[in-house]
Amino acid sequence: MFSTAFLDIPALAGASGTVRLPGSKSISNRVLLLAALASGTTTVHDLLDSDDTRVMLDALRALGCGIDAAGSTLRITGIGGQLKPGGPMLPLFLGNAGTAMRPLTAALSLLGGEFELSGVPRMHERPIGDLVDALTQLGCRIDYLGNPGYPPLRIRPVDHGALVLDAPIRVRGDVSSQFLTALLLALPLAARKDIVIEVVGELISKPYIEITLNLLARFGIAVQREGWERFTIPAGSRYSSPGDIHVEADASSASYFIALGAIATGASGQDSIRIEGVGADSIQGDIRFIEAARQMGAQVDSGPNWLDVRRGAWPLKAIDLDANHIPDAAMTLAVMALYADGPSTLRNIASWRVKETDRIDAMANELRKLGATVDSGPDFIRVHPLERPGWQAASIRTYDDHRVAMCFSLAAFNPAGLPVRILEPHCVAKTFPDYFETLFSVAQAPEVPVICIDGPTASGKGTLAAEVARLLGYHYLDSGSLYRVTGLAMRRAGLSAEPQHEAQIAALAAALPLHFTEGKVLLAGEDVSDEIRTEAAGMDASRVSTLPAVRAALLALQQRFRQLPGLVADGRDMGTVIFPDAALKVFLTASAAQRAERRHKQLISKGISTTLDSLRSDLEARDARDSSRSVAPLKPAQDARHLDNSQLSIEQSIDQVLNWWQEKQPFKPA
Ligand SMILES: Nc1ncnc2c1ncn2[C@@H]1O[C@H](COP(=O)(O)OP(=O)(O)OP(=O)(O)O)[C@@H](O)[C@H]1O
Ligand SMILES: Nc1ccn([C@@H]2O[C@H](COP(=O)(O)O)[C@@H](O)[C@H]2O)c(=O)n1
Repeated sequence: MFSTAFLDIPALAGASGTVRLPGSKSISNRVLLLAALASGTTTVHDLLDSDDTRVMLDALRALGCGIDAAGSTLRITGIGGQLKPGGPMLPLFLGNAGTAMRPLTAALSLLGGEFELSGVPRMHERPIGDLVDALTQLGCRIDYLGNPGYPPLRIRPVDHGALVLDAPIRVRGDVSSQFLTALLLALPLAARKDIVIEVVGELISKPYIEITLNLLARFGIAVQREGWERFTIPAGSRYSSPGDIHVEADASSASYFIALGAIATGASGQDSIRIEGVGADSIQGDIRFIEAARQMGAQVDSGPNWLDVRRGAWPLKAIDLDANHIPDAAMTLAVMALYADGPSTLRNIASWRVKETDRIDAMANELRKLGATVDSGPDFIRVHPLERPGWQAASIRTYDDHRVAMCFSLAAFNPAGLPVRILEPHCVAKTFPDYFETLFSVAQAPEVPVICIDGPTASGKGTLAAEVARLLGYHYLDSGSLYRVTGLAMRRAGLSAEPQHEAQIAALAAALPLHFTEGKVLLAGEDVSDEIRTEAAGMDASRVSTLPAVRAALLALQQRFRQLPGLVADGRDMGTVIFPDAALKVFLTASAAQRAERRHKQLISKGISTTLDSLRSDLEARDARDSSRSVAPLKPAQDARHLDNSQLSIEQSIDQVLNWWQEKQPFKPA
């Protein structure tokens, strides 16, 4: 996951390949609650691992469920519909997870304990009054701890004998379908008699109710339905675990990759995006996004648990759609509309206004930043397409809303070749923590940005480059480590850095079984991180690096590090030879005295004893060899910015490089 303050997505030109998507949030949290209420153990496969499922799991653990996780499989032992009596009041924090807050409010009101449910500030602005009213009719005891109609809530125990089950429970269906879902999931706890729920107003997001009914049936509860107005939970209903249950991949998350297939062509101009884990026969309502995508021109094939999407009509065809049945996925259509042949209108989407943020306003604001003309009203949005000259580079605000972040990544396919900046990209953790990594695994960029930091020994290149990479969410290449490992491999093979061994050393370099993982350097699985950091290893590296065949052997390996979203590379010839087209080249220097002193401190702190004088003469010898060799000598690239950090702190050097980088970006401040 990208934990950076922002993520710059370079202009993307194509996409093709296979993605496997995380489990559905809606199914995951429903299954978790049902498994928790059932008796026995349920093994849940392919569960979504995200912020919203984590808060649900924390709550269920606090209620006394046994939870055992191994990879994407989780075993949950339920409480059999009953809490241990006499427990203390339980405070439960539910973040911004509506799929946890609403059903838990209903279930906990009937379970008999005392609870306080709260969430992030936005959760305290998301209405829950209609659900609380319905539960209160039944006799449940729920108090508002803040504003009436909104969390946080205090729930008190209730005697099941006192529940009013004779009259139908009336609940509004036109604000959020989660209220009805919450009642359907929880009321079997009280089904001494038939319990009837009547929906007041036109029920929105009906497909989510289908998921609820489908999963209740998997857990042994056969709800009777009369249209979308009346639901009966039969007397004597009891949750029974199905044993094993598989969570489909998230159909709402699939929408970004369906859109990707519709917008982008592959490198060969004809490849597709294959999505694994969900097919057109999914039980999730958002799978009907496929119909809308087809209407806009996408070619979608499907089979058991897979989809295959490729570009059909281009530009996409504008649509006018009642999107009430796909409220979450429809946000993706609003960005696809930028690539259409006329204005597209999404109607009947008032529920967008009470989601993670006011999504109608959020989408309209951010689409306008890209240059689009957008009209919006209480329950609709109309997006006009953008012509090539109209596109603007924009910093997209994400409003702590995962879907805003994900759908705006598609703007990186703009024909103007502009990058897109996504602010606070970590908000995708709500449902799809690795969204951007997954996108980058199939996307192609004409130009992946590179920042090169070259300079002499111990000038601080590695420290600076690693930190700049971390702050930008870029990959990092420590090219010196490749020469150091080659030097080590040479020693172990009994060779020396002489011309007569050049071909053999180059062959070793070309086939290094090298892995970089969690800051460690592994050679054929052995951790050699410390061994290659000694001054002797530095000298060996400096010697092998003079051999032209060795440098040639390592060229392609270094260039393969250039991957989305970008790379920071440090070494001696990053800007001159390996990445001559890099967008920013920095030549970092410091006085020999300063560098020797820094290296001395560095080695002493690692418990390696050495003297300042020997270090200084070693590094000067190394610099002399690196600068005077015939191939790729150490020297500033013609277009490099010079940074002497003798008098600068590490933070000042980082700020300087980030400022130079920002100067090159086309984004206006957010
Ligand atoms: N601006 C700075 N001020 C003070 N110390 C610094 C500065 N930059 C780096 N250092 C320190 O100098 C030491 C050497 O830095 P680093 O290992 O990053 O250098 P390098 O140029 O990558 O070295 P090498 O060429 O051997 O790979 C580290 O201990 C680091 O913390
Ligand atoms: N691009 C590079 C990087 C390094 N070298 C040589 O390797 C030696 C070790 O590098 P460190 O950055 O880890 O100190 C260095 O002295 C160079 O001789 C290189 O040639 N090109």
